[in-house]
Formats: sequence, structure tokens, C-alpha cells
Amino acid sequence: MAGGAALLYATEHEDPSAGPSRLRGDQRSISAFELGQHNRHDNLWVAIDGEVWDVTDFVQRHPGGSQILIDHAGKDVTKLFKGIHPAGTLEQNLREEQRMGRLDEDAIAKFRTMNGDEEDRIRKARDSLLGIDSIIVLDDFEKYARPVCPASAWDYYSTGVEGENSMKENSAIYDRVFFRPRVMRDVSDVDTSTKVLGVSSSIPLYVSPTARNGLVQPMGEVAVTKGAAAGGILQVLSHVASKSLEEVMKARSKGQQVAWQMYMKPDREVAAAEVRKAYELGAQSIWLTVDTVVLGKRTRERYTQVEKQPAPHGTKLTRVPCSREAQALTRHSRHDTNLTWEDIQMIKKNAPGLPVVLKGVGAWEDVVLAQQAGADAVVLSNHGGRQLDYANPPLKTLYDLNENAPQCLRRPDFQVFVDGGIRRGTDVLKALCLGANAVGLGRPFIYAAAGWGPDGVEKAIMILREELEISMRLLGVTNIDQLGPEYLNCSRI
Ligand code: HEM
Ligand SMILES: Cc1cc2nc3c(=O)[nH]c(=O)nc-3n(C[C@H](O)[C@H](O)[C@H](O)COP(=O)(O)O)c2cc1C
Repeated sequence: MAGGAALLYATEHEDPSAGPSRLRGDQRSISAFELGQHNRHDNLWVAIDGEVWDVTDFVQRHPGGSQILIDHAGKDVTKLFKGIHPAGTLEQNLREEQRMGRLDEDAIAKFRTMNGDEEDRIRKARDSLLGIDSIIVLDDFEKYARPVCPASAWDYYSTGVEGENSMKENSAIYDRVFFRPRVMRDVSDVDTSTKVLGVSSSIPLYVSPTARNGLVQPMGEVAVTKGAAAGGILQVLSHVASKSLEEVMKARSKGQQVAWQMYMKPDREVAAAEVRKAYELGAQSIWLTVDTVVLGKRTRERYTQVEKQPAPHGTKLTRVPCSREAQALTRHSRHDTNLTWEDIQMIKKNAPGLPVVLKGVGAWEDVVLAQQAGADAVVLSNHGGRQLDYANPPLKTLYDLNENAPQCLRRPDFQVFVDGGIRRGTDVLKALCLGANAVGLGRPFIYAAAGWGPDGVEKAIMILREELEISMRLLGVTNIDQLGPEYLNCSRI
């Protein structure tokens, strides 16, 4: 992942004559220089919110991988840390004796100044953001939100993997599908409402889980929770959200349902405990993401990192097991290379009665297997083009399902969702015509929340609802159940 442009760096060039750290009462005071000295994998300190932590013995079991901590050793990582980890992470993972002291005032002032340019740029961009009523289509959110994002956050949100071919094709395929509209029908009353896993939804749409919303939006995923409530749709909270499920559940409106997405931890006892916790907190359903047994190669993020910290001429080759991300494949990782169909039953056992959704299915045969294995729904998805490049665009997988296993579609006991590249009401309509029960959107909600908080999310839902209603009327249908493949020309799919 990219190092944070918003990060604050300690410098090795600071004057050592500033002397050893000073004691203030029983709280040791630590200078930027001293912090910067602990910058190696076997002697690693970081500062968060002015407090300095010794994480040397935590590096190897850090679930986000050791490399990222090594890259930021001896630095102030407040911004990046808070954008990635929910409240309570430090307390739950580190011991009190690892708290080494507080940064001194000079260090705090210094880090503030060093970060100043980026923060100034973002402040100015925020001040000149258009009012929410100026947003016309979903793509506007992306265009206008970009300047309010720290560069590292923008890289993280907008990137795909490798050549970004799946990411581009996810949207492009919708442009090759056309409608066969029917006329001379009464379309005065249009109803876009439906049920997603038994939850009433104002339109066949939900918020796909996306990590680290807090890199830009201080409310993190809670902004989405509030916007989703106002817009009347289901939010699926990411396992690696900036806000915990507890925080999101607390922020819910009365009766609002929130689903929880999980990555399978290699240690099944840890995974089972996480499922039980989500169940106890009242998650409406469990969405197991199955397309991330390892992390895809996010080339763009790596280039940004290299631009910021190029390896000095002549440095030795760093040998890593297979890929940088493979380092995270320890028992503390959230990626398991041994995910199997049996894992569905483990979730069902620990969350009795809750629907289990498999997210990240990319071939019609796996939809059939998912149903046989007891899943209640699948999401046809390639993770927004962030995992296997050239994985089929989900609309193509849905088309294949129609051709090869239509018995999996339009069932009362099994739902099929689609996500990736959906940006317009007509995109939603096309997926519904091919039998999807609902569609998910990822990036548009991040960008909407980044710029405009809960109102942005609500506005995104309003835009799609309006576009969907208009398109349904023009297609000659008045409710979702009337839609079918006969309304589409898929000859160029
Ligand atoms: C200093 C104390 C830190 C602690 C206690 C800590 C703890 C954790 C924990 C518990 C997770 C797993 C979250 C989950 O799977 O539910 C995690 C993930 C992660 N952490 Fe940290 N972390 C620390 C510092 C950092 C720093 C300084 C960075 C970056 C500069 C970082 C970057 C990440 C990343 C990228 C992930 C993976 C998130 C994802 O999968 O999207 N962590 N960390
Ligand atoms: C920044 C970002 C973070 C994501 N984080 C997660 C995640 O934590 N869990 C998950 O299952 N999918 C995650 N996804 C994938 C989305 O759930 C969804 O499949 C994808 O974003 C849909 O494509 P779209 O962004 O084009 O709408 C993420 C996607 C993005 C863009």
C-alpha cells in the first residue's frame, strides 16, 4: 500500500545535541529525533496521537503485514493509522508497557508543519467543494471528491490491479448492452422497491463493503450508515472498516439493518469468534468475501510509493517470499489460501439463522456450487477490479448464468447480486433484467461520503432512484418483477 502522503516524518538529520528525551512527571517526553532512531524492524517505534508506541514485538503478527510497519518505523503515523483502524485497536493489541511516552511539543509542532502543505491543499479543496445540489450524476462525486483526498487515499480508493483491465471492463460492458423498450403501456405508477435478503429496500441497491473510509471522511463508515438510513438501503460494513461494527450499530437509525462482511482468518477459532461477535451485535447477514485468498498486485499504489521513497542507487535486492503481500500470509493474516465450501457451514453454525452471502464469485459454475453448499446468496464480483486482473466483468458472469444455469436465478430461497462499475440507473436496470436481485456500489459511496458525508450518500441513492424510475417508465415496466432478458439486446456483450 502507498505510504501516506499525509504522514508526518521524523528526520534523521535532526540535531542530536538536543539531548536525551526529557521526563515530564511520570510521562516520558520523547523528541522527534529519538522517535526517528527507532526505525528498524528489530527496534520499531511509531507515534499515534502524540503517544509513542514500541511495536517491535508486534511487527511479525501485524495483520496488515510487517512491511507497512517497517516502512513507517520511527515516524508519526496518526493519520494513516486512524484511517485504517477502528477505535480500540491499540488497547486490544498492545500492552501498556509498550507505551513509551508522549511526543514533546517541538516534535508535535514539527510534524504538524511537515504535514502542512497537504493539509492546506485539502482544506482549500474542501472550502471550494460544490454544494451537494450541484451533483447531477454519480461520476460527479468522483470528479469533485478527488481533490479532498490525501494522495495516498486517492490511490487506495481508485486503483485496480495490474493493467486495471477488469476495472475498466466492469463499466465498459454496460455500454455494450442495449434496451428493447416497449411502448403504449400505462407507466404512471412505478415501484422501485424490493427486498434484499428479506430487508425492505427503496431500490434494488446496497452499499458494497469498502475498507478505510476514514482515510478521508472523519466519520468513516458511520457517514454511510446515516446516508443509507436516509436513502432506505442496506449497508454492508467491511471487515476492515475504519469504524468498528459496534460504532456503526450504535449510530444506526431505529430499525435500520446493517450487514457485516468478513474475510476468513486462517485460524478458524478466531474466525468463528468474529462471526459470533457480529451475530451478537445484531448484524443482519454475513457476507464472506471469497476472492481475496491473497491480495492482488496494486501496481499504481506501488509506483506512488516508489516515487515517494525511491530505493537509493546501489541498494541491495530485497528478497521477499513471492509477493510483498505474501508476507501477510501468517496465521494473523485476514487472507486464507485454504478457503473451502465447508466454511459456509462454520459461519451458519456461529450465526444461526442469518443469511450467508458469498461475495466475489466470478464463474457461473461456482454459483451452482455455492447454492449446493448452503449459501443464501452470492455476489458476482471481481472486487471492483482489485483482485484478479482480467477476471470477467460481473455482468458477463450474470449473462453466463442465464445461459447455463437459469435455475439459480429468480428464486425465493437464493439471491444473486452483482457489483462492479455500476454508475447509472440504466446499469442497475440491465443487471435486474438479467435476473440480479440487487446491485452493490463501492467507490461512488466512498466518494460521496468523502465530500459530503451522509448527505452525499443519500444524494447518490436519490440520483440512482430517479434514473431508475425514468428508465423503467421508458422501458415500459412499472415494477422490478416485470423485468427480464427480453428487454435487452445483449448481442455485443
Ligand atoms: C501501531 C499499532 C498498530 C496496531 C495495534 C495495528 C493493528 C492492526 C489490526 C488488529 C489489524 C487487522 C484489522 C482486521 O483484520 O480486522 C490491522 C490491519 C492493518 N494495519 Fe495495522 N496496526 C498498527 C499500526 C499500523 C500502521 C502504523 C499502519 C500503517 C502505516 C498499519 C496498517 C495496516 C493495514 C494496511 C492493515 C490491513 C487493513 C486492510 O486489510 O485493509 N497498521 N492493524
Ligand atoms: C477502496 C475499496 C475498498 C474495498 N474494500 C473491500 C472490503 O473491505 N471488503 C470487500 O469484500 N470488498 C471490498 N471492496 C470491493 C467492493 O466491495 C466492491 O466489490 C467493489 O468496490 C465494486 O466495484 P465499484 O467500486 O466499481 O462499485 C473494496 C473496493 C474498494 C474500491
